[in-house]
Amino acid sequence: MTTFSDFGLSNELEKALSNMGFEEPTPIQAQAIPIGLQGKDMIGQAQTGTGKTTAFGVPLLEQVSKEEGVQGLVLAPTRELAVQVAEELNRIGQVKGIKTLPIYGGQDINRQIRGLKNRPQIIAATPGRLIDHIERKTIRLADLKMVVLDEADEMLNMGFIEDIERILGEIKGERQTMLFSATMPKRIQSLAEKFMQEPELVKIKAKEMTVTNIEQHYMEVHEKQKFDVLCSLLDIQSPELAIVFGRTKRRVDEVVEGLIKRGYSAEGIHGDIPQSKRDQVIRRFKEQTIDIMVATDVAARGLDISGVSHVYNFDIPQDPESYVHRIGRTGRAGKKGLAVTFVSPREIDHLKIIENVTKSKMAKMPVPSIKDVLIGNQQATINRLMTVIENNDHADYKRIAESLLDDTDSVSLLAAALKLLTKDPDVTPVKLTAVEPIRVRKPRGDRGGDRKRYNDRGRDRGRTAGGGGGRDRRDRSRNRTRSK
Ligand SMILES: Nc1ncnc2c1ncn2[C@@H]1O[C@H](COP(=O)(O)OP(=O)(O)OP(=O)(O)O)[C@@H](O)[C@H]1O
Ligand SMILES: [Mg+2]
Repeated sequence: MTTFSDFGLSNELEKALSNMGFEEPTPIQAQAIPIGLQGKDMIGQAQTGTGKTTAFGVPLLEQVSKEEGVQGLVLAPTRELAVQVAEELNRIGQVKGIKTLPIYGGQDINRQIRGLKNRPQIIAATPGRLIDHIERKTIRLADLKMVVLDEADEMLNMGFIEDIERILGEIKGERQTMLFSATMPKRIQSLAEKFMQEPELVKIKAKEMTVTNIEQHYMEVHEKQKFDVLCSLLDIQSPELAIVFGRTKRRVDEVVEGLIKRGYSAEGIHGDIPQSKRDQVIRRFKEQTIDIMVATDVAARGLDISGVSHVYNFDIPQDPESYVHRIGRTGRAGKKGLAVTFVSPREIDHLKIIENVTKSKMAKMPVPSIKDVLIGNQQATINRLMTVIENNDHADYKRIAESLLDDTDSVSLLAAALKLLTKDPDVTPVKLTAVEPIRVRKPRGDRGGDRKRYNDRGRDRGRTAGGGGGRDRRDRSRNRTRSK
């Protein structure tokens, strides 16, 4: 078995990893760290939640020196992910005195310029804002030695590729390039090789693209039933933390509004929500002040929030990769998770394609009945009751209970208390704007052959769609207009 000491790391990094509670490297770390430390280019692929950040983080942190300027760069597709990567690299790097600065759209650029004065050795950035800094000459990449594209397939996809080319073009000397993701479609992999020199392919083989400790289900529901079914599931399954994915920004807003109307604590995150609010939602979700986060695909990739026990695909994702990443927000670092995907009857073919590409099977789950919800709510009451007893929080009520028992039998009393404590299914009317089902477009003469053709990614980047929302490309144009 490989241990972290086998890598011959500096004492500081070894200590930092043990401080983080990492006892042994995960498979991707065991394979990728030695290759990364040799300075080689690499494409690292391993399932969601299996520690890819540390797999590229350790080679980065070990190879930078404290004295020089910016030497390492991690590019990520969303602002939240850039922040999260910076946090993890700072946690590991601090013992060695290596600083990582997050650079992302929606945050005051002057604050970032001040941060740069602290001479970080590594930058974790979204591409658009990084280009703003390059143009303002506040960041110089000429001496950069190492670049990581986290969520590499997404970064080399349509929306980002020009920015990536532009950024890599800034680096003058030799560079080590490392690409990481849980998914790597073939066409993207060939494209990626253009940016690398004889890359090593480090792929942790698994039968399925999805993680086995995530229980996967689908439920056939009509568009109009979706909201009530979601509420039923929330009542029955009582998730610790849940992420609900919707297809568009409007969808996210409407689901949040509906959930709040029915008494759930939910907030939304998508590309049109101001960054300060997005940060607040993530913070409140992590602290469990809210327990449901409704999101577009902007939250599908990379986010590592412990306690996410359930993922609900309120709308089936556009493509199989998105499915893998969305459900991968649960079942991380060996924990268990549960994912339920709503499929309207006309989307069944699309579901089958997702299953085929990801090589995973979703078990059909029946639509819950009112009775199931009632039983779920009763169980929740019983759990609450038992917790009170376990914690001995009921001592003050014992005398009054005894006196009540003088006149009423114990079963009736307890039954009445249970009834009072149990939530009735909330039927406050909630109406959502209908979303068109995703249909498999069968190219002429090529039944379902080329995934890209049915996979209408263009819509993802559209004005109303959520996928591209909050991506840095658009932030840049907004910033430019504002800065006039
Ligand atoms: N060696 C380790 N031992 C225990 N826990 C670890 C180890 N390495 C990483 N982790 C933890 O596992 C979790 C998932 O790690 P990380 O976010 O890097 O996954 P990932 O592979 O990048 O997933 P995704 O594909 O979703 O981005 C984190 O909470 C991290 O702290
Ligand atoms: Mg990751």
